[in-house]
Amino acid sequence: MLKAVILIGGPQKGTRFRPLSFEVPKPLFPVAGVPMIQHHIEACAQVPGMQEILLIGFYQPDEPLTRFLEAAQQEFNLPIRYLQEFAPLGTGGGLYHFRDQILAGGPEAFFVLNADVCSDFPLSTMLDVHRHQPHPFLLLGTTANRTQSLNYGCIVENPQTHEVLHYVEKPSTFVSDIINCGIYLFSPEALKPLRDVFQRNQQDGQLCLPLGEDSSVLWPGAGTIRLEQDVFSALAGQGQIYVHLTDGIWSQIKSAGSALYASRLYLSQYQLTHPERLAKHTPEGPRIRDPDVKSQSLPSLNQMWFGVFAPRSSLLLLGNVYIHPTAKVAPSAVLGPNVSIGEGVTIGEGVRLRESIVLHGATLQEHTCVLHSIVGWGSTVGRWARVEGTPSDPNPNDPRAHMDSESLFKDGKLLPAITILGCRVRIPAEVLILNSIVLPHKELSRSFTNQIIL
Ligand SMILES: Nc1nc2c(ncn2[C@@H]2O[C@H](COP(=O)(O)OP(=O)(O)O[C@H]3O[C@H](CO)[C@@H](O)[C@H](O)[C@@H]3O)[C@@H](O)[C@H]2O)c(=O)[nH]1
Repeated sequence: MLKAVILIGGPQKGTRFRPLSFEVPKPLFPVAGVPMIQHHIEACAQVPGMQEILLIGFYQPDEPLTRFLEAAQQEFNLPIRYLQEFAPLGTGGGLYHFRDQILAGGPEAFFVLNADVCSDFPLSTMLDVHRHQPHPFLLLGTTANRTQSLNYGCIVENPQTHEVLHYVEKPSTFVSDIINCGIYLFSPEALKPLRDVFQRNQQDGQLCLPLGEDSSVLWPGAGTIRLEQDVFSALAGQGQIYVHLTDGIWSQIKSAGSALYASRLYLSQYQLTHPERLAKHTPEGPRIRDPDVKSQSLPSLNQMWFGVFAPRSSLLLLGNVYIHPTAKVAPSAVLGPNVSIGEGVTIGEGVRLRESIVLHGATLQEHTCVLHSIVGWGSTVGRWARVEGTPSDPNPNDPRAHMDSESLFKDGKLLPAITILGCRVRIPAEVLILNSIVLPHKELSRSFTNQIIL
């Protein structure tokens, strides 16, 4: 019997995700048409013997989270519960605090997944590796280039045995090009070192108490455990931690730009895992062209952008596109590649939409052009307006490159990035919004370039 824990963090986390995290908790932000953590849950539910999935975090169990849990339980026919930490306990504190719930029923092992990663989650392979040679900790690792490796946990392995010999969390100088994916398989024994850290923290905290304070009271900081520094770094080289290397898809989801990139990865994976989620060609429905196939006659630039010069009776789709069944899309729109259209969205005639996410209830009026952008819930983009961002994808010439999720600013200036319209933003007709972030409920009256509109 197996379990899975998803670490979803809380409202103080995900600040790089603003303004999108104002509306829904970041783990529920839709990536490729479904909430970010639904991808995790789907992967866990497919592992034979999965008994229960626990979400651990410090969000208030508000309505969107509760509704999501109820729907997910029904869909996957598994108990999926939310366990709320009384305070942020770090990546390991919640695992120790809720150890009884995790170990209830005697699981053979449990997966631990960071919520803010996108992956093909090779969980069954990890389970095979674990069963072949059980150890307390099995980490999923991938490779990164030297510069980017500094943003992750870095792993030095024994290449023959795959034992983790050395682990440094976000080092300041190069340590290894193998990085921690934030996807683990732990055996029940893994909780013992967490207990040791907890007890050590408790003792250290008591030593710091002012004279006369009641030392039997639990020191509040004792509950915080950093899985990476307190456990992986401390236990590396002692035969307890192993790494399984993957070359499958993997990316962090820290910023809105990385959500767009993750959406592309998941949409391309849908071809294998969920073909039914991709909008398809039917005789009376959308026409699809693969943007990579040169021999096909692609539409002209004007057709691509405006779709008005060659009126069509069916929608033109380029590459992978997700369209929620309740969305209304005009037949002369041109969508894709990498487009996700949410529930109740309206897309007008002649709209051109690529590399973008359009969220629940938004409206793109006739002939708008939206590129490399996220259009927030209930926002409206007026006729002939152009909303455009700059892609911030990993370097395509470096197979080990990942997304840069660095700061939005450099030298006090907003770096060019995707354009984000917060919820219920109104963009008037015939304006240009370029490389900008528009906060929720703004009604713009003119064009903006490279600005955060507060
Ligand atoms: N329940 C809970 N979850 C938390 C807490 N703090 C963080 N998390 C969750 O734990 C995950 C890791 O969060 P961060 O602390 O922001 O770490 P990171 O910068 O993403 O780095 C981690 O992930 C990388 C891979 O994406 C790793 O490379 C790195 O080593 C580390 O594990 C996220 O899913 C986050 O929501 C907490 O106090 N409580």
